Amino acid sequence: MESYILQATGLSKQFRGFYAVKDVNLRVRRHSIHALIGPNGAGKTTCFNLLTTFLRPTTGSIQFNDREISASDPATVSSMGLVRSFQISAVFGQMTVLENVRVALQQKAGMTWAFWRRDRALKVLDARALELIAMVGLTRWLHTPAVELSYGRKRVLELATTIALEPEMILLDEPMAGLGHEDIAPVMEIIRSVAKGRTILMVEHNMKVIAELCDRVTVLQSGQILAEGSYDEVSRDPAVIEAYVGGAND
Ligand SMILES: Nc1ncnc2c1ncn2[C@@H]1O[C@H](COP(=O)(O)OP(=O)(O)OP(=O)(O)O)[C@@H](O)[C@H]1O
Repeated sequence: MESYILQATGLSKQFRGFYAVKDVNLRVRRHSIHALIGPNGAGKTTCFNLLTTFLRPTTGSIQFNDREISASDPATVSSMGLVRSFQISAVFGQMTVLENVRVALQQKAGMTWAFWRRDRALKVLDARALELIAMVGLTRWLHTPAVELSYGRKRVLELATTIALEPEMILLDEPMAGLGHEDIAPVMEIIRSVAKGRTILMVEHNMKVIAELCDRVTVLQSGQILAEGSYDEVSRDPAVIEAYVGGAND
């Protein structure tokens, strides 16, 4: 098995003559937690959109499990096991926590709603749903409509619906954004348990979270890779410090 699950080579994206991402070579090791960081406007979101094929690259290739995906549509990529969380809300407000996870499991199984409404089918599904809900710590809110959950709990519910799709690799877009201070440590624990046997690539601004969670960090600046290494290595790199200080960022 190839040790890199995702490899982008010579990846560029041009918007009307301007390079948002330029000649990026990114390799993500299987079963690692990898962070993509950089000051505002560095190209992180564009990079994410390219990797999940929400955007087509101007040039370059993207291989997921050794298969070229840059010309595939996002639904195909997701069915191949590369799934993105936290960008498009996958949570239905009027449905309860349990119902939301059930629907995600049903989507994965590709079964019709009529099938799943049969009691026996639902019971099988519920066992897995309860497991996933426990994993993200939402068992107490099983029958609570998602709309009534706190922001932090909505986000972990979204994570549960993402894991229901059994992805091999998850792209997390700023998992800590908007969370209260008290939610950070529990969400970090959840990400750590979700990462077991999976690969995670995340864009995140909270450096403490990156330092604690991530095995490897890639720093982008002006659409290009400025540095890559462990958190300790990149955080000591003068070019990285200059990029952040120069941009008066964080
Ligand atoms: N659709 C677009 N059309 C034109 N320019 C774009 C488009 N999307 C992004 N850009 C530009 O590309 C650059 C990189 O943007 P991007 O959103 O990828 O950066 P980022 O690192 O995610 O920034 P932030 O941390 O602020 O979210 C920015 O200068 C942005 O203005």
